[in-house]
Amino acid sequence: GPTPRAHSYTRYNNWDTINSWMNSITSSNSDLISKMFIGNTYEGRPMNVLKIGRKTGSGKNAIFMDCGIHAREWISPAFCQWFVKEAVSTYGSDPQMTSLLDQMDVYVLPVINIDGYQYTHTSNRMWRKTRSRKSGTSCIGADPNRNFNAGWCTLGASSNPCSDTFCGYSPESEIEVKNVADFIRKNKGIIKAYLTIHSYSQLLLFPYSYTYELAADHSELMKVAEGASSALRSLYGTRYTSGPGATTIYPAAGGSDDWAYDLGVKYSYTFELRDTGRYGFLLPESQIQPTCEETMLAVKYIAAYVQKN
Ligand SMILES: O=C(O)[C@H](Cc1ccccc1)CC(O)(O)C[N+](=O)[O-]
Ligand SMILES: [Zn+2]
Repeated sequence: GPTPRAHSYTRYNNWDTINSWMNSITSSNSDLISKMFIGNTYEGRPMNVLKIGRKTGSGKNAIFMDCGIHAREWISPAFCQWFVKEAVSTYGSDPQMTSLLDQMDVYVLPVINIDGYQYTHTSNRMWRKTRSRKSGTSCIGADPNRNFNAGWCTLGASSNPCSDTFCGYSPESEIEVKNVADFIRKNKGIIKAYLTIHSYSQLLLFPYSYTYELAADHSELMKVAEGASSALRSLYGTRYTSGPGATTIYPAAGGSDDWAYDLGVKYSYTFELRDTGRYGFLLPESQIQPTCEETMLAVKYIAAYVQKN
């Protein structure tokens, strides 16, 4: 059969390539990376979290970052792969990355919605949801970013299984969402920050999206978001807008960031990467490197702040 496609950090890799990359980068960096299985997707693909950090044996605090919750947002998994590469290749030479990985762990889930992501590679490039099936409807999937137990299905979501923002039949009805929520619940004592990577619009969002009420930590979350956005902008001048989801993009319940925040993970952010609509979800591969380089600056800014506070 065809040889699996070679992995590239500046191309959009399909799932088989990402999965084999996860195995190879873990085995070739066993001092810094370990792989943690958190469950299978609806169609039976393995969800693995990469735990990145110096192995000290003692419990370290952690940052959790996920990518690829929405299938068509291809720049998102590309960034998670870029982050892992940057972490292992600059540990020992970049003082901030070295300090971060000595003191904390970063849990990276490169693709949450693997079934949907693969479907965008094989069938429908604009697919968003999971690929779960339910009797009683021929429509497939639910919006995983409406399926978390945070104001579930109260606003900015649909209870119609055929809608792209279908909230699911109950909170965490999507196995991919349940697997992530279970992992974060199990580790909530050490997880100090939750970053979820989407595209597009160039936004740095934080709770809440399920209500117009300001979060208790609004001013601190805003301060950190603005610092991260200006760090990002320093590289190529890319402009991001920071703010609570409800007023900065639109009100929407069931989002992963709101759920993590209400669980007690204070530094909870949703990144909406490039661009602002010229290419949208179809961001050209030529923009993968600059997008990932500028986003690294924002993520490192937040990580450094979390490390100190
Ligand atoms: O609708 C979404 O889930 C995000 C916005 C968002 C972000 C956090 C919590 C609730 C909603 C926007 C996007 O990433 O899906 C881009 N889009 O509108 O397709
Ligand atoms: Zn999204």
